[in-house]
Amino acid sequence: MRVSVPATSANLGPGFDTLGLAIAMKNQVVIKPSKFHSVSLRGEGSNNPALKDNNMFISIFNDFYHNLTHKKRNFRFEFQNEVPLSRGLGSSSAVIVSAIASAYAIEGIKLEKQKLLNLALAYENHPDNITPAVMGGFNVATVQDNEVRFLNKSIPKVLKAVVVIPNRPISTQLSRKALPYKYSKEDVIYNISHSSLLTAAFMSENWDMLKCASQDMIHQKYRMKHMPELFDVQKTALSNGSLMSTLSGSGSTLFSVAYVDDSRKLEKALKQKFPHFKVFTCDFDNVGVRIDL
Ligand SMILES: Nc1ncnc2c1ncn2[C@@H]1O[C@H](COP(=O)(O)OP(=O)(O)O)[C@@H](O)[C@H]1O
Ligand SMILES: N[C@@H](CCOP(=O)(O)O)C(=O)O
Repeated sequence: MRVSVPATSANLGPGFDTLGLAIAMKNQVVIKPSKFHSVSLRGEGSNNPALKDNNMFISIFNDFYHNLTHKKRNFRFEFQNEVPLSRGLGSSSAVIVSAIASAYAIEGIKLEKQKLLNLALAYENHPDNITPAVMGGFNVATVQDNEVRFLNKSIPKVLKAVVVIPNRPISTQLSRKALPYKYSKEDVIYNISHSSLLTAAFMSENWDMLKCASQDMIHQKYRMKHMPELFDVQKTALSNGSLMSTLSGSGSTLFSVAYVDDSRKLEKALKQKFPHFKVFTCDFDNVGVRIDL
């Protein structure tokens, strides 16, 4: 059985803990029944011994598998990861979503996407990464009565994602601690209005509104000051054809959206100016988590 799940970019500027979309970079795992437990790891994280010995995917998978079947069985897990760890591209939600989906699928137990979202919430209590990881596309999501409520829209092929991935990770947990405890009424109103406008822009495919609508007052500046080069990345992107350029999740990646025709020029400008960072262009993902039995 093969399960794949896309990377995600959360917040999209003003939509803190609310907006997110899926990018066509994926983590994939092949799981086979086996006499002994074994793990192989390729791609992102493969040089991290902790991911072999104490792997979050395997512990979530085992918990669900045991609760569902009351059986103890050994498996071989073959991971092929494209999502870098702690770079704001939703590596932890990719793991949570794919581990839960795998535990159900390997026993042939049907799991609706809505239930998968609600189960994932126990591990990541903001829905802006788990929703696009499950559904693909652009998503606006909230949590009410312990359930994820969301609306979702495919992102058309005329747009590309251009990402700048710094060589330094930022842990989501620590990055959340860097935020103020209280905000002024002006900042809150600013973010509500921009986040609403950004949602309307994605839903109505009004791409020229993205630059204005993606402005934020409540998290980016506090987080980016710990890696000040990110302000320069953002400025460079916006002056080289980017339609919007925002801190991806809690960072450290800077995420931009561009028309296909502008994306090459944008990627080139970013590569030239930030040669020590990884820069690349990719499609959006409109499918979300995928299971091939
Ligand atoms: N491929 C993976 N396999 C196992 N655990 C992973 C993997 N990717 C991420 N993790 C776990 O998630 C943590 C990173 O979570 P977080 O700081 O929220 O980063 P991100 O912004 O990428 O979601 C890692 O320290 C690790 O525990
Ligand atoms: N809304 C969250 C999103 C965290 O995303 P991640 O990809 O950095 O885990 C936040 O901004 O903290």
